[in-house]
Amino acid sequence: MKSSNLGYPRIGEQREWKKALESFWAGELAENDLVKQMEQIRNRHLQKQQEKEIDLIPVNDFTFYDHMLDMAVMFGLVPKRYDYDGGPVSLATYFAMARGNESAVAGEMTKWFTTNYHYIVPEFGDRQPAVTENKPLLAYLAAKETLGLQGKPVIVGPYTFVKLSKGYAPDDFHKTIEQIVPLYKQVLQELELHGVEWVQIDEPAFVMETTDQDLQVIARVYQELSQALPHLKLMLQTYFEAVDWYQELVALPVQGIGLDFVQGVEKNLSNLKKHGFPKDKVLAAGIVDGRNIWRSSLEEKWQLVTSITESVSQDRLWLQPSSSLLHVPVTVERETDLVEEVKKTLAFADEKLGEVQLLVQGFRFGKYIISKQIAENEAALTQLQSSPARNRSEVKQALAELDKTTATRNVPFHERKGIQQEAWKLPLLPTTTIGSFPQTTEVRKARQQFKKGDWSPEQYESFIQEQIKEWIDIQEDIGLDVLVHGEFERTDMVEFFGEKLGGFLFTKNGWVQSYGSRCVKPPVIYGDVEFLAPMTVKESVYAKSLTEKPVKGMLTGPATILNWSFVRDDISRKEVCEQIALALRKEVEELEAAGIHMIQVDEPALREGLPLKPEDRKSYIDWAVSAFRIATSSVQPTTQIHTHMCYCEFHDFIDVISDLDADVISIETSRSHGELVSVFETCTYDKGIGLGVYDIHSPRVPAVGEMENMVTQALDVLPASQFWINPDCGLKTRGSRETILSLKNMVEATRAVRDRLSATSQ
Ligand SMILES: CN1c2c(nc(N)[nH]c2=O)NC[C@@H]1CNc1ccc(C(=O)N[C@@H](CCC(=O)N[C@@H](CCC(=O)N[C@@H](CCC(=O)O)C(=O)O)C(=O)O)C(=O)O)cc1
Ligand SMILES: N[C@@H](CCS)C(=O)O
Ligand SMILES: [Zn+2]
Repeated sequence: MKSSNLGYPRIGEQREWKKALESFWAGELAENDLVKQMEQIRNRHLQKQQEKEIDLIPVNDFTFYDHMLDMAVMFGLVPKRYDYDGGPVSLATYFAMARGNESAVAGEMTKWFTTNYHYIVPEFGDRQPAVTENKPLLAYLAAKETLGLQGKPVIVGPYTFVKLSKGYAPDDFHKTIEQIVPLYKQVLQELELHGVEWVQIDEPAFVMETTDQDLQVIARVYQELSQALPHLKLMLQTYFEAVDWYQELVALPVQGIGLDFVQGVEKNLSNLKKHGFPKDKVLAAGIVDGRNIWRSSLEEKWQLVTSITESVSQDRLWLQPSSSLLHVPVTVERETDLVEEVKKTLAFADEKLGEVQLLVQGFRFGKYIISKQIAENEAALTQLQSSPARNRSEVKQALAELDKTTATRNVPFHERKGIQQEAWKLPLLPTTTIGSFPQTTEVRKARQQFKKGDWSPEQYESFIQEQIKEWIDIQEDIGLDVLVHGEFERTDMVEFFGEKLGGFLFTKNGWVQSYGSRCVKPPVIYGDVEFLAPMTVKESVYAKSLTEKPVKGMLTGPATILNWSFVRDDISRKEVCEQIALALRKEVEELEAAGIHMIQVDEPALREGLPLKPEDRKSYIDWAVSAFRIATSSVQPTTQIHTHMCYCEFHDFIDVISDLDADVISIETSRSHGELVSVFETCTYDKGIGLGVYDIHSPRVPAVGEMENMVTQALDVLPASQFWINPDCGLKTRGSRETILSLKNMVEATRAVRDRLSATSQ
C-alpha cells in the first residue's frame, strides 16, 4: 500500500505566495525575485510532503495564478486581444489573461465545480492550439534536481479541460477534444522520455452527466494516449463525486483509477463490491476528506479501507485525500488561540496527509502500531459531539416550529411591485452598487490595530464611521440612486457573520485560496447556529442618517454562509442552513425595525452548492431557496429585498432565482455579457434585475460607451422598467480612484440610455 497526495495548497503557511504575487503586481518585486520566491515556496511544500514520507508527491499542482490558466497557456490558447505572437508566454501576458490590463479584459473567471476556488476559463477559437512550454515537465525536473524527488506530475485531463473551456460551439465539443489530444500526447511523451513513472490526469468532469457519445470519445482519447505511451503510467483521477459509468471507467486503458471515497463513497464502494476492480490496475482511494477540516474518525477510515481491500489487494492500493488539498488551510499548528477541545478535532492539509500516512503505516505493519492514535482521535471526536454548543435546545425547537408560512411573504410579488414603485419612486434604470467599497490598506490596518488592542472599540468605530461618511458623500457626488454603507467593518462577507453568530469559531490562519492571490478564511460551524445580537444595524442606520437617498442594508444569505464555511458533519447541511436562516431572519427584522427598508441578502454561493448529480439537485434547491425565504419573508410589502449572485452559470438557474422571491437581483455578467443576455430572450423573469456592466476584477476603468452598449443590448430582451444598473460584484478589491472613475462612467452611461429612451418615447 502506498500513500499519495493529489495537490497541496499553494498559498504557504503565512500566505507568502499571495504576498509575493501582490508585491510583484505593485511593482515592489522584480520578476526574477518573484520567480525565486515562488521556487522557494514550491520546494518547501514538496519538502514537507517528503518529510511526511508521502510516496506519491504531486508536482505541477503549484502555479503562479491558476492551474487551468496554466493549461491554457501551455496549449497556446492565448486570445488575440493580448499582445502575443507565439512561443513561451511571458509573465506579463499570463497575468494579463488572469487580471486584465489597460488594453484587454481578463479571461472569464468561474467556480471550480462546487468549490469556492475560481479558475480562468480557457478560450478556444482565436488561435490554433500548440504546446508553448511543457510545464509539468519543468516542474518534474525542478523537483528532481533540487530535492531528488521523483514527483508525480498533475495535469487536467482533456475531457475536463475542454468541458470547462469556451469558444467552441456545443456541437464541436468532441471535435475540440480530439483537436487537443495530440498536444496532450506531446506533453506526456516528453514526460515519458524524461523517466516520469506516474502522471495524475485529473478528470473531475467525469462525475458530471455524460452522454454515450462522450463515453465513446473518452474511450478513444485514452486509447490513443495509451498507445502513444508504452512506459508512462496514467493515474486517471476523479473526485468530488462518483462516476456513474464505473464499468467503462475501470476498463479504460490506463494503469490507475482514482476514486473519491468521501463524497462518492456509497456509490464507489457499492460499484467496487458489485463489479470488482481490474487486477492490472492501481486503485487510488480518496479516503480523507479534501474539502472539510474535521479530523477523520480513524476507526471509520480503517473499516473503509478494510472494506476496499476486500476488492483490491494492498499492493495495488494507494491511500490519499479525496481531492486536492487546495480547498483546505495549510496547518492547524499555527492555531494557537483555539480551544483545545475543538483544536483536537481539526485537520488541515498537513494533518490530513498525516492521517493518510498513519493509515498506510497501520496497514503495512499492523493496526496495533496506530491504536493509540485511534483511541485519542475517537475520544476527541466524542467529546466535541457532546459539547453544549452542539446541543442547544432553543435552536432545535425553533427549527421544529418552522412551517410554510415562515417562508412566504404576505403579499405576492405582482402586488408588491406596484406598492414598492409607489413607495420608492426610483428613476428609470436605478443605479446602485453591490455593497463593498475599497478595503484599502488603511482600512485593513485600522482593523488590525483594533484586533491587536492598540485601538479602542470607540476609536475603531469612529474610523469606520469616517469611511462610511466619505463614501456616502462620494456616492452622492457620483449620482448613484441607491446607496450602500460600504462594508468597511467587514473582513469578509462570511467571516464577518461567523464572528457575530453563535455556533461558529474562526481560525487565525485558516486561509484558503479563492482566486488568484485572493484568499478567504472560512469560519467553522461547529455548533448550533444562533442569533446573539444585531450584526449590521449600527452601520446601516448611520449611513442612512447621512443622506436623503435610499440606503440598502447588506447581509450574506444562508446558503452562502453555509457553502463558504467549513460545516460540522454530524447533522445535515439542510439543518445547518435552516439554523442560519432563522438567525438571519432576526437580523432582517432588526434592520427593518431600525428603518432600513431596502435589504440586500447576497447569495453568490447558492449555485455553487448545487450537487453535481442531477438526482440530488431538487432537494438542495428546495431547502436552499426555502432558507433564503425564511430569512427574508417576514418584512412589510414595501420593504424591498434584493439579492446578488456572481461568478457562476446562471443559464439553467433563472427559475431558481425567481423562486427566491427577492424583489431585485443583481448578477455578474460583464465578462460573459452577450451569453447571459440571450438567456432572457427565452425566459420570463418579472422581478427587478441588474446585469453587471463593469468587471470589478480588473483595475481597468470601463468606458462610458462600453457600458452603454451593454445596457442597450440587455434592453433588447428585458423591459427598461425592470432593469437596474450596477457593477458585477462588490468593489472591495479595487482601488478608490479607479472605482470612482468607473462608477462615474457607469452613471454617465445610464444617463445616456435614459435620455435615449425618453427621446424615443416622445
Ligand atoms: C465574493 N467572493 C467571496 C468568496 N468567498 C468569500 N468567503 N468571500 C467573498 O467575498 N468567494 C467568491 C468571491 C471571491 N472574492 C474574493 C474577493 C476578495 C477577497 C479578499 O480580498 N481577500 C483578502 C482577505 C480579506 C480579509 O479577511 N482581510 C482581513 C485582513 C487579513 C490580513 O491580510 N491581515 C494582514 C495584516 C493586515 C494588513 O496589513 O493588510 C495579515 O494578517 O498579514 C481584514 O480585512 O481584516 C485577501 O487579502 O486575500 C477574497 C475573495
Ligand atoms: N455585498 C458583497 C457581495 C459580494 S459577492 C460585496 O459587495 O462585496
Ligand atoms: Zn458578488
